Amino acid sequence: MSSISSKSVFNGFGSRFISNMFGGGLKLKERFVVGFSIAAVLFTLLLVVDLQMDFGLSGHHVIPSHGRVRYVNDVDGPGAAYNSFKKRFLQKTHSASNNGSIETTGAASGLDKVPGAKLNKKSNEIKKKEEEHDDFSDLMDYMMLGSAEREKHRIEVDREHIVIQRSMEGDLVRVDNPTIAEIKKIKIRKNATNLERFQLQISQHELYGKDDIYVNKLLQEMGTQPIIHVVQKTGGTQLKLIIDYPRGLQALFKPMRFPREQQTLPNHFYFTDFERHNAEIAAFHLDRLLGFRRAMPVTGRRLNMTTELYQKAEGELLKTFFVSPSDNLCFHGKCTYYCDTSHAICGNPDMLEGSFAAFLPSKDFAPRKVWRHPWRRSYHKRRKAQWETEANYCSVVREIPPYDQGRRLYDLMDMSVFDFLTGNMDRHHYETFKLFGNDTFPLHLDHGRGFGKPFHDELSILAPVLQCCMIRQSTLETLLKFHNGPVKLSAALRKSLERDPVAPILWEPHLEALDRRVQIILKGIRDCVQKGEDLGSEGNDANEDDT
Ligand SMILES: Nc1ncnc2c1ncn2[C@@H]1O[C@H](COP(=O)(O)OP(=O)(O)OP(=O)(O)O)[C@@H](O)[C@H]1O
Ligand SMILES: [Mn+2]
Repeated sequence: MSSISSKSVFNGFGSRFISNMFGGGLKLKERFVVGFSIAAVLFTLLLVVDLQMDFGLSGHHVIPSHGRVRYVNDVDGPGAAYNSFKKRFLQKTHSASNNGSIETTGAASGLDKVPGAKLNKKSNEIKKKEEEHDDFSDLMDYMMLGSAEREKHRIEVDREHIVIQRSMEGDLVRVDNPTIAEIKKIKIRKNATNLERFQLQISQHELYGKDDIYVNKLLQEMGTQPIIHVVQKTGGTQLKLIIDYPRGLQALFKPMRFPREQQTLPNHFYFTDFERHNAEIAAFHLDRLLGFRRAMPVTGRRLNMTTELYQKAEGELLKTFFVSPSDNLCFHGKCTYYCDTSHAICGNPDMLEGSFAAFLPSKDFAPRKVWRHPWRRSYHKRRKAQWETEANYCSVVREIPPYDQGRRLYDLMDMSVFDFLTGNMDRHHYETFKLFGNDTFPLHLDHGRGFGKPFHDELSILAPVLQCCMIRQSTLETLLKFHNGPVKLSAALRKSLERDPVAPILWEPHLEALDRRVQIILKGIRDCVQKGEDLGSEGNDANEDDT
């Protein structure tokens, strides 16, 4: 508000001043020059005022608005490595911007692709080579240590908490892992559908088991079964449809809006970014590959706009269908963002692609609890969240239930790893099933805003991991496995996605980004374990190349 009023004061002042000048009998050319100079001065003034409005005031410090400038508090708390890692990392990669993120401009790993960075090219090449040889054997050695040795190391580096956790919370080795069916004492009917069976076998510690047999069946059914009814899902910011198939099978549909190569618009915040149906598909596959198994199965499918949507819709949704100037059938539905004629979803010419996520058990049957994510972003374009300004934020979170015990804080670390890999900055809330209590996994839902910026690694998504300096040993092992090969994460995901009906799912740079980001996470963990002393690349004989 105040920026608007100060602008109008300046404008009023300026116009009066200009009209006085013009009344003074100057020649046309002089008038022009004077007018132009005044305009330039005013413009500069406005910029200064606007810039000041961009900074909020907190205590005696000026807080930068959107991480464009340095953090106020860029010293880490005793157990954290976030700020130090960010600084060290940005120093190393010459291609960095100064906002806690890493920008790459090429389609390859990007380190040597900065325009005009010829001088750096050679050193970058050397660095790149070094990095290729870094197998993180220091981390693997660390994991060989017994509890007593780990404890000794922890005291040596003066960490309050253990970084790599392999106890119950860490490794997910569960004796007791009841399913929904067991807790609710439901016997599965002989003629139960695959979705019912899937929903009933959801257990306290995972959505589906390692040896699950229903996921692929569900993917296949959602991709091929006839669609009998379509309604819009209410709530949420963007358009989603509930798809009904025969025998109670249901899916949550998100339509394709853009071609695979389209990147997040540079001036869009994470909270105004469009959702991408292919990100939902890819995120499910990635979650499964990483062994989390906390995301519902998602498949791609092409629909016939007329026979599979228009003819199956009714009511409010039906009213939003129209024929575009190029004779395609379109609709826009009703929602808070992007549900109007200019953001309509159109057939091409009559086919529409989308993602289909298997439906969660109904809320009546298996109620869910919605949690605010402790590291949620400020959904305000000029405000910062607490975790961005407080060096000791993690020690605050560690005290608060349910993060003070059990698996939950480790789950948030996994989520941070998962979101950093996909580039998803939109994790404001998460959900758990109430009937499992607090010691249960958080669902990985809503990944439509992942995979938007393949040439940019957003370090702030890793803040939970780097501020807490903690990770499950099993997660670390998985990352190391993909890093050291023989099958890189990009290759594993590429292969997994090939089976989807609308493959290829991801633009190649998104896949390449995954391998780059795995390495960044590993470096962050190394910083946590070694407290910034970087023994890994120099003091360690990490040169046996087994990739
Ligand atoms: N597979 C699913 N089955 C049933 N319900 C789901 C499923 N996935 C998500 N939901 C529910 O739908 C809600 C909205 O989904 P989602 O978050 O993907 O949409 P959104 O438009 O991005 O919402 P928001 O804008 O609030 O983030 C979720 O909070 C969740 O409760
Ligand atoms: Mn969302």
